[in-house]
Amino acid sequence: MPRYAQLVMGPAGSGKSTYCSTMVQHCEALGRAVQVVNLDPAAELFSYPVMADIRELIEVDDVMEDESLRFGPNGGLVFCMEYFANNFSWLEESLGHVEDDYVLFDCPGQIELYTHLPVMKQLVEQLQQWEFRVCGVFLVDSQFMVESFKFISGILAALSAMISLEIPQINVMTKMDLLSKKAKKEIEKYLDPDMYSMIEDSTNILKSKRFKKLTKSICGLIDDYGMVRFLPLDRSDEESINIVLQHIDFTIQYGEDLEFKEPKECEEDKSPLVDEYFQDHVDE
Ligand SMILES: Nc1nc2c(ncn2[C@@H]2O[C@H](COP(=O)(O)OP(=O)(O)OP(=O)(O)O)[C@@H](O)[C@H]2O)c(=O)[nH]1
Ligand SMILES: [Mg+2]
Repeated sequence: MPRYAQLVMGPAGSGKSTYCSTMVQHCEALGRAVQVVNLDPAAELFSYPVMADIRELIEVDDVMEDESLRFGPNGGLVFCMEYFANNFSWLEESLGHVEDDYVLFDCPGQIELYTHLPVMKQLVEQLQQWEFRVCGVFLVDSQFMVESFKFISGILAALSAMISLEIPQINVMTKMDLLSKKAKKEIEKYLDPDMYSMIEDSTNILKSKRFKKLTKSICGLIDDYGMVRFLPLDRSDEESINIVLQHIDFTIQYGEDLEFKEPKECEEDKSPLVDEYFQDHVDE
């Protein structure tokens, strides 16, 4: 049986941990079992039950306090992630093997992990060896996406994660509940962006010719890939959570090989009902 994984990535504060707890609650309501693994060695609190926590293996504070290493918070995190990459056996033991595993990995927010450091790619390869079908879920904060320049930088971050990890990726714009009605309308054009009209909007205000040319080439590159779209996520709206989940399930083909299971409520009172049914027919 294949196993399923979501690698929840994105810049610091984009809402990764909140996304994981929202998904857990949503899946619980649907009667689906979903587990979460915390992969952020600097995490302090999260509001979901964890199946495994990287801090059991290594913690950023310990690395920073180590006299011989003397790392700051970012160097400390990179050190922790490299240590993790050399100790995947810890993850293998923690994951165990449950039938129809579906695991969310809550990743750290340092963007360099997704753009040029090898650890996330190594993690993906390892998960694939353990028969996981992995979908990248890249989150960006909608608050920072309402202007075209910020949007272009967000889209480039999502694109570089997509290219370096080589897995299907769903990009999600989070915190839509915080936007005003006007801003929501405004952001619609960024969900499925037409980069060429964005070039016109954004380059008009630029004075430097070279900068204009560079912006045009970047927009052209994004458009050539044609793979960067965003799904809006409003955590207060079940329908929007469901749409995101359906897109992810579709990319990893979740549900195709699932065995039929009796719904929980029915299991308890199944036997009396079935017994009664047969009893009635025997009596006839
Ligand atoms: N209103 C609203 N707030 C959100 C949402 N998602 C996250 N937040 C808030 O944004 C802040 C950061 O959220 P986190 O889930 O911790 O973000 P993160 O990406 O895990 O952050 P790091 O792990 O530090 O990189 C918290 O104060 C959350 O309450 C959302 O959908 N709506
Ligand atoms: Mg977090």
